[in-house]
Amino acid sequence: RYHNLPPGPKGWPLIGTLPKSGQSFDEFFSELQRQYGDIFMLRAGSVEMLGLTSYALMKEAYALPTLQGRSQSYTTQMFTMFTNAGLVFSTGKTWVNGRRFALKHLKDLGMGRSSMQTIIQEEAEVLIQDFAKSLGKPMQVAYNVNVAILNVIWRLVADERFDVTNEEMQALTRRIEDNLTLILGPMSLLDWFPWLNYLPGFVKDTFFETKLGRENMEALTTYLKKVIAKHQATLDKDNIRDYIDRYLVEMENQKNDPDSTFRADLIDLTISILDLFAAGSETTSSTIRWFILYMAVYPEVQRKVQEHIDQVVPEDRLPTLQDELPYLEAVIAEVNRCISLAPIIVPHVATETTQLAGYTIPKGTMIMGSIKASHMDPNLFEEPEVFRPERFLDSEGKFFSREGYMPFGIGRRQCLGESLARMELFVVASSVLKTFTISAPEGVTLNTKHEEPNRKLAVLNFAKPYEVVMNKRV
Ligand code: HEM
Repeated sequence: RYHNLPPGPKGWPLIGTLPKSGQSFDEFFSELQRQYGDIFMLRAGSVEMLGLTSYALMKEAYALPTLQGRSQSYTTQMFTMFTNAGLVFSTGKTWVNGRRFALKHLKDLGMGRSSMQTIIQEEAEVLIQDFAKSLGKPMQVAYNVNVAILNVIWRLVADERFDVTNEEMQALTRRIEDNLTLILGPMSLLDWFPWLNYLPGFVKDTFFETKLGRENMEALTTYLKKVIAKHQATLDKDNIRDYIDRYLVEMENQKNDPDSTFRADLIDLTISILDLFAAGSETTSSTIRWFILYMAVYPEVQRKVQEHIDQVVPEDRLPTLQDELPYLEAVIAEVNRCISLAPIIVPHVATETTQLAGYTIPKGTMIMGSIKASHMDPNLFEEPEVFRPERFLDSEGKFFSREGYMPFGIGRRQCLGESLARMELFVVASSVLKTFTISAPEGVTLNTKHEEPNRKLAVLNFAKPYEVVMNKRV
């Protein structure tokens, strides 16, 4: 129906063009980029998909108001319990209102502000004490990191924190990781071939792992509903404690508005706080795990960060955001670039037919921008395969963010928690390196590449499991 579509493979009848088995979307996209350039269109099953692999094109595309929808596909909507609610996977008015509310109230509660520092420092200290229990011994940097990071956002959202060894919380964060892995497995066939959704439930449960996904969602939402019920029972409008309280008050204020997206059945609140729980913990925790691995693999970089910390931070306290540590900032940015934690931006959808770079993008097209392609673009990052933090420093040694650096996405749906994540990464990374020297266990050579033969693909580039030794610095 359209004449001016971007170039791309014709694909097989019915099947279209799909990634090869075991191939991640960013690998698939770099293959297509080599054939068709930085903008291409393909059909995966019955889904029309636009691939973008250059920073300039992503900058243009993600600024357009008509490219901000989210998919109604099985895997996307599973995360909303098929309600289009919440922050990450919602579309239209629900997303606009939810995002505005979340940005305003998380900021009022301290996100991105210096008051947040105390909370992050407290959690960093607890984590350090936990690491110290395994001093000098090989240890896996495990789900204690997830709980410490979860605590930061959870104190804003629900005014509570957990012990880093809390097994219930560790298990819940693992369920999120599981679902982010499940959706690139057989379950993704339900997205590409929507007619499969009409199969009986037990068939889907068996062949497409929908049961596991549902059980994970049920466990997470059951926990969150209990938290919300506790808030409802103790709500005091003169003493508002957290994000949940603020949402309940807003819901009450809008109760007579038939267009309100603050739904009385509490599903929007449940999914919104699940989104903050998941997006606010899994991402930053994984990045910290990667950071620790990189420091073990690049001891000379680690030493240089520690020298800077020693010059700037007094011996008797942990680093704060006020301490100027540009080399550390450069190391964190370079880790973010090399890992591309979210290799592909969470898929957007064209809500209207849109013109982009001289091409027509039909309504309903899924928009898939590759953060990894930008981070690995040799025109933007010389020798992109090389881990070189100095590329983020100017001639005076000051940190600067380079064109093409986009770990948090770009445009209107850019990560809502970026300011919080950056604070967390700085405080936790600097506190860990001030306290410990990290190394590979004796006789082990660590590397930063994924080499497990049966590696499962996930939407986020999780760090592979590894062991390091932490020794107290004297
Ligand atoms: C290193 C840490 C993090 C990384 C790399 C990261 C990355 C991203 C990316 C790539 C997106 C998709 C943007 C898009 O769809 O256009 C996103 C969205 C989002 N992030 Fe993060 N994120 C991180 C931490 C956080 C934290 C700490 C929070 C908690 C407040 C958070 C909350 C969100 C939310 C709610 C969205 C959905 C925004 C929307 O759809 O409007 N993220 N993030």
